Parts: sequence; C-alpha cells; structure tokens
Amino acid sequence: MARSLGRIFNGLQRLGSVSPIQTQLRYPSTSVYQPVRRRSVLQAVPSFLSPKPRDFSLPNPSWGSELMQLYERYNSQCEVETEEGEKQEGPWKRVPSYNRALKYAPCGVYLSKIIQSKARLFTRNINDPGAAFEYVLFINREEQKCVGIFQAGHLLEGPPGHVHGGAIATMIDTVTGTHASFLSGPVVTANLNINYRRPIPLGSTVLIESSLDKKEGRKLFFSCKVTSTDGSKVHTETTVLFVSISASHLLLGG
Ligand SMILES: CCCCC/C=C\C/C=C\C/C=C\C/C=C\CCCC(=O)SCCNC(=O)CCNC(=O)[C@H](O)C(C)(C)COP(=O)(O)OP(=O)(O)OC[C@H]1O[C@@H](n2cnc3c(N)ncnc32)[C@H](O)[C@@H]1OP(=O)(O)O
Repeated sequence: MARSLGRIFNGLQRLGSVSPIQTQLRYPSTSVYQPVRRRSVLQAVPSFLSPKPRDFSLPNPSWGSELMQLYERYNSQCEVETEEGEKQEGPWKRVPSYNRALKYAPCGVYLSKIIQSKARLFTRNINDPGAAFEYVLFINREEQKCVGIFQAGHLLEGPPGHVHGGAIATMIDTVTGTHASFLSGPVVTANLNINYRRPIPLGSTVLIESSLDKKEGRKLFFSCKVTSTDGSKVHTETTVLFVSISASHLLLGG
C-alpha cells in the first residue's frame, strides 16, 4: 500500500521524463463503488475495463480568455523545437490532475467503506465546469518554480462578489504542496501563513507562483505569491512549511 503511494509521488517527481498519461492516477473519475473484498485494495482496475480518467488540467469551455492565454503561454514551453526542427522537452511541464489519488485508502476511519470509495480531491470534486476551482499547474525543474493559473468560480464566494479566503488558501496549499511533492516525495503542510493584501473578484483569473526558499532535513520552506495575471496587483503573500513524511504516516493515520 505504502509502495503504491510512493509510486504516485515518484510519478510526480518523474514528470520531467514521462508523458502525462504514464503519471495519471490509477483509478477513473467515473468508476463506481467496487466491493472491498478484492485481492488488494489498491489494485488497479484492469486497463481494458477502466474508462480513461478525466484530466482536469486540460482546457474546458468554461475557461476564460485569461486562463486560456496563460495556459497556452506555459504549455507552449513544455515542448520546444530545436534548430534542426526536432521536438524536445521544454523547461516547463504541465501537471496532470485527477479527482482521486487512490481509489480506496483505508484512512477515513469514520467513513463507511462505501463512502470512502466516494472520497474525492477537494479541488476537483465539482463536475460543473467553471463553478469552482478551475486551474492548471506547471513546474519548472531547472528554476525550481511552480505556477498555478487559477480561475475562481461562483461557488467560491466569501465576501460578496469575491473569493473566500479559505478557497485562496486551498489553492496556495495545492500549488506549493504539488511543488513540494515534486521536489521531495510525500509531504504534509505543517504551517501555512497567509497575508491577504487585496480581495480577488469572483470569476477572475490569478497567477499563483511558488518558489523553494530552503530545505533543512525533512523541512521544506516555500514562498508563494498570488497576483493578477499581469503581475500588477498582489493579492496574497504566503510562507509555507512542508514536512516530508513516509507514506505509512499518512495511510496509518499519522
Ligand atoms: C498530502 C499528500 C496526500 C497524498 C495524496 C497522494 C498523491 C498526491 C500527489 C500529488 C500532490 C497533489 C496535490 C497536493 C495538494 C495539496 C497538498 C495538501 C497538503 C495538506 O493539506 S496536508 C494536510 C494538513 N496537514 C496535516 O494534516 C499535517 C499534520 N501534522 C503532522 O502530520 C505532523 O505534525 C508533521 C508530519 C507535520 C510533523 O510530525 P513528525 O512527528 O513527523 O515530526 P516532528 O514533529 O518531529 O517535526 C519535524 C520537524 O518539523 C518541525 N515542525 C513540525 N511542525 C511544525 C510547525 N507547525 N511549525 C514549525 N515547525 C514545525 C519540527 O519542529 C521539526 O523540526 P526539527 O527537525 O528542526 O526539530
């Protein structure tokens, strides 16, 4: 079990060398409840039975022009052409995104097994495109940077007409958490310290930029800024501490 989780993180860390489809999570977003008396709870559904899971990091009709333009700008740097006209990997990698890392993980101890099988990643659990978290992340291995482009939907309201601070914190945690996992394997957020400088209007698109400040043993310290897409307005400034854990720490309940 721990090995399966390790494989997911390894997949994330190998983003630079494998295609997105190889790093995709094993279980389809549309899969129905499977009885738990299977040989292994983390066993993959045979590929011939499983529909392709939806990759939420790809454009959908709800994406506005700002999200599309920035997506295209970074995506065009994922593959570049050499002078000889050959295609090769570029400096940025798009991070594919699914709504469940593991189909069944025995961690939600207060949940029935049926409900456990319905657990979904918080930011990817609303199927209505554009209603909540629309985002895509790109990682730059060389510069040790991760960026998120985030379009905030109408279900994320906090102050009237503006994005809820908890939703903003969620996105900061998602960008920096993905960045930390990419650099260091399994991690948990130990401390998230946000200064909210300017409210974010609902429906707008913002840029979330994460950078690694330092690494000390198991601790990884990040800074993260949320700005308007042209960088002229700073919405939040954040520092985040992640601590590396073993996969069993998470699966066996800390
Ligand atoms: C999260 C991944 C889930 C797996 C899913 C699978 C695949 C995912 C793939 C890709 C990722 C995709 C998306 C990412 C999206 C979102 C990320 C979400 C992340 C979260 O949303 S995650 C939930 C909230 N998070 C928790 O639920 C943590 C609860 N907590 C603990 O699990 C422990 O508390 C722990 C492990 C933190 C430490 O416990 P421990 O016993 O292992 O170690 P210890 O206490 O010795 O600390 C070691 C050193 O860290 C220092 N330290 C610790 N805590 C500190 C603090 N708060 N402030 C300052 N320093 C601190 C100590 O001072 C010491 O420092 P020193 O070594 O210098 O003495």
